[in-house]
Amino acid sequence: MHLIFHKYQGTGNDFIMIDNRQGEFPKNDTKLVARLCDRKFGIGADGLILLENDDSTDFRMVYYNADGGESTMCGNGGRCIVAFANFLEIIGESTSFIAIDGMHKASVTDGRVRLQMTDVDTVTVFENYTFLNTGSPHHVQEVNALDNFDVRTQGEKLRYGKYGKAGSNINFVSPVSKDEFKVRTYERGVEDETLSCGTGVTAVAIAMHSTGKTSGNSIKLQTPGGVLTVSFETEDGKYRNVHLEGPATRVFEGKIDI
Ligand SMILES: N[C@@H](CCC[C@H](N)C(=O)O)C(=O)O
Repeated sequence: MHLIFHKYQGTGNDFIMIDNRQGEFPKNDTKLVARLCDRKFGIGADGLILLENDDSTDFRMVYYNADGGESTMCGNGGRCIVAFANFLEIIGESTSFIAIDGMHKASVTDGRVRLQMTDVDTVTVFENYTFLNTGSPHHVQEVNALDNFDVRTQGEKLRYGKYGKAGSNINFVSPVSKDEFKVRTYERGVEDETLSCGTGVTAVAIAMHSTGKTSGNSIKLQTPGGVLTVSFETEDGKYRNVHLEGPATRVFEGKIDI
């Protein structure tokens, strides 16, 4: 038996994309998802995404981390599935779709996708880090010399040490200028640094605003895989109309024996 897949990447956060409108993918087979995402024994990816039918929106997004477990929202994956739906001609330039954290609106033009993220009501500020949920949980911590920082070791320590079994994604950040920050992320479920994390940079932009490190409401985030922009409006300390914008690229398609 074989499986047809498409490979997408958004600022280097890469995904196996499967058109599951016929419902044929074995959704509970976590070992299969992990094998498909394995970079030596499978296709290789940070996550796997199913595009499914939905009654009230254009499609449904189902997201799995590279470890095979279904997880919470993926911002770069959300941008990539919009590009995929456009490629499949399910949508034109604008769409609304459903994901685990609710309905998302998005638009796609010239290979760039602008995705509306969930509203953020709560930002918890601690002495040297901030915690918030942008569809997925994120720890945001400023560090010096980010380029030489050991993201994997320090990220793993915090992910397991501070957040228990459920875990969290861990973002390390350094300012570049007033409205621009460098970010490196340790991703839960990949259990390593990825080249970019969409819900992560969204969390960083909001955390930097919330702690007064920026007063802008359109923030540029440099990740090892490319630049993303996060914009938002504020209302009594709550974040509304949060948008994540950047490139989403189809890399190749293929067929794999399963
Ligand atoms: N790559 C993602 C985040 C995916 C979910 C994360 N690994 C988790 O389990 O919380 C993104 O672009 O947001």
